[in-house]
Amino acid sequence: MFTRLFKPSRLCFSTMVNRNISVALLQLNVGRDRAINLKNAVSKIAEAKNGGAELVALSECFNSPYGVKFFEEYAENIPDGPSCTLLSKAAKEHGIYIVGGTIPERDNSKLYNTCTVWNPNGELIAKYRKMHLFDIDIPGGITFKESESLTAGSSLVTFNVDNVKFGIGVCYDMRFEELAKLYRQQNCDVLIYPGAFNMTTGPLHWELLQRSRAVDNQVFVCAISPARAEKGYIAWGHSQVTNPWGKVLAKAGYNEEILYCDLNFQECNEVRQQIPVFPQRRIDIYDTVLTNNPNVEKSAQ
Ligand SMILES: O=C(O)CCC(=O)C(=O)O
Repeated sequence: MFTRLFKPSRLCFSTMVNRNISVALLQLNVGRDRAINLKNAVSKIAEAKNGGAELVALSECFNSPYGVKFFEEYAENIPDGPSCTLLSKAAKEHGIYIVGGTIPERDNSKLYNTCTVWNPNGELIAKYRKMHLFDIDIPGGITFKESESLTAGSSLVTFNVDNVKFGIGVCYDMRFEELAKLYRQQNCDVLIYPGAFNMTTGPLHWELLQRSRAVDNQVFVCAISPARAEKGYIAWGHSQVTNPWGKVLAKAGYNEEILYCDLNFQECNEVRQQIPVFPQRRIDIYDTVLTNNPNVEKSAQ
C-alpha cells in the first residue's frame, strides 16, 4: 500500500512549459442559415488573427442551430464538408490553430457532435466526438435529449501547440471530472470545451464547473459559447478562460464578442509545485471507491 502511495506519479515529471499562448474565443451569433454562420466565422477568425491570436476557438454547433431536430439536416462529412473546408482554408491563410467548435458530423448512418482542430498548414490534427450526450430533464427548465439523434464518441483526443498539450471536451462533457482527470494524466495543460449552456443551467453551473475542472486538475480551462439568441435555443453566453488556480482570467458578456486571453504556462508549474495535490493523492484508497462500485450506481438511480 505504501509503495503505491508514495510512488511519484508521472504527473510530477510533466514537461515544464515556459511559454505563453494567445487565444481568442469567438462567441458568435448563430442562426438558421449555414452560409451566413460560416461567413461570420471566417470574418471573425481573420479579426482575431489581426488581434494577435495564435489559436482561435469556436463554440458548439457554430455552423447550425443547436437542437435535436437540426442535427440530421445540418450534418456534414469530416473533413470533406463545407465547414471543414472553410476552417482548413482559414487556418492556412492566417497561419493559426483553429479549434473548430463542433459541427453535426455524419459518418455512414450515424451522427456525432464533433470538434475538429486545424494547424497553421490547414491540416486536420484532431477530431473529437462528444462523449457524454446531453440528456437532461428539468421540469419548468430544460429538457434535451441528444441521444435521440446522436451517437456518443468513446475516445479522448488531445493535440499539441508546440509543446503545450490540449485535451478536448464538448459542453456537457465538462460535468464529468473523470474525463478531465484522464486528460491531466496525459499531461494536458489546457482543457478546451466548445459549449452551449442554456438559461437554466448556465447561471448555476457554467462558471462553477470550469473553475472546478481547472482547480482540480491544475490546468487552464477555455469554454466557448455562442452568443445569446432571441429565439430557439437560447445559449447562456459568457465564454470564459480560467487559470490553473481556478481564477477567471477573462469572461465574455452574452452578445457577440471576441474574448482574448494570454495563457502563461508558468502558472501551471507554480500551482503544481506550491499545492502538490497530484503526488499527494491517496490512490490506494480511491481505486476501491471509484472502480465500478455497484452500490454507487444503485444509489445514484
Ligand atoms: O450541462 C449542461 O447543463 C448543458 C450542456 C449542454 O448544453 C450541451 O451539452 O450542449
